[in-house]
Amino acid sequence: MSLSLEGHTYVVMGVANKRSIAWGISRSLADAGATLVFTYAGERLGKNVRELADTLETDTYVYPCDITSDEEIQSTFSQIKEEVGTIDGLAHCIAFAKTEDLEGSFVETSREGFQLAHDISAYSLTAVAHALKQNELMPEGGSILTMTYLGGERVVQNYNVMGVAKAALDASVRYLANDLGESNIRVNAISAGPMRTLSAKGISGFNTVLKEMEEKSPLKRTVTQEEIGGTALFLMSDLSKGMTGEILHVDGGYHIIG
Ligand SMILES: CCCCCCc1ccc(Oc2ccc(Oc3cccc(O)n3)cc2)c(O)c1
Repeated sequence: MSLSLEGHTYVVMGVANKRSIAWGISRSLADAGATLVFTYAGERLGKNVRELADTLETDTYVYPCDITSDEEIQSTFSQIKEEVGTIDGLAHCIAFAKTEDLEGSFVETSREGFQLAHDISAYSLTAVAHALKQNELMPEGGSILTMTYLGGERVVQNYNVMGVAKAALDASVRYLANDLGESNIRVNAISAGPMRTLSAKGISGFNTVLKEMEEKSPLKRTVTQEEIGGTALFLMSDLSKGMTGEILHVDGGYHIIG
C-alpha cells in the first residue's frame, strides 16, 4: 500500500484557475508522480489550463471537452485512449447552475434551469463513466472521483437547484459504484467545505456560509485545496481500494453539526 502514483495516469476535468479545487487535486496527484490529462470547456479556459499544466514537474496532456455533448465526450476519450493509453482514474470537478437559480426561492426554479444544472452537474458524471467503459480506458479497473457539497444532503440557503443536482450526483455515485464494481472501477465523492473559488462567486450568501464554517465547524476553520488534494490522492491510490460508493466529507467536521 503506497502513496506513490509513479507510472499512473489520471484525467482531471474542471480546472478553471489556480484556485480551483480541481487544481488542488492536480497538484497532489502530480506531487505523487502521476501523469495528468486535463480536459476543459471553452478556449478561454484552455489557455489557463495549459499555462497551469506547464508549471507541473510531471507529464501532462490537455484536451477540450464540452461535457454537454455526447459526441464530444466520445471523441475526446477515444483520442485520449489513442494518444495517452489507458488511465488509472478520473477526477470529475464539473458543475454549473444559472446565477438566478442560486439565490432566492427554489420553488421558482425554471424547467430549463433545473435541466441545465442536472445535465452539467449530475448527468455528466454518468456520461463520462460510460465513455471510460466504452473506450476501455481502465481495463484493469480504476478510481472515479467527483466533488459534492452538503447542500445536496440538507438545505443550505441559496444553494437551491445545485443542492438538488448534488443529491442526484450523490445517488449517481452509488448506482455507478454498483454497476462498475465488477470491473474493479471504484466511484466515490469528496464533499468539500466552502472555499473561495471562481464558482463560489456565483452563489449569493457565500460569505455568510464561510464565516459560519469558521465559527461552527469542529476545526473552527475552512479547509484548503491541499486538504482536498490529500483526500483525492487517498481515493485515487491503493490505500482506498476497499472503498466505493462513498462520500467523504472534507469540511472540518461541519456536517456533523445540526
Ligand atoms: C450557499 C452555499 C454556500 C456554500 C457553497 C459551496 C460551493 C461552492 C462552489 C460550488 O460549485 C459550484 C459550481 C458551479 C456553480 O454554478 C455557477 C457558478 C458561477 C456562476 C454561475 O452562473 N453558476 C455553483 C457552484 C459548490 O457546488 C458548492
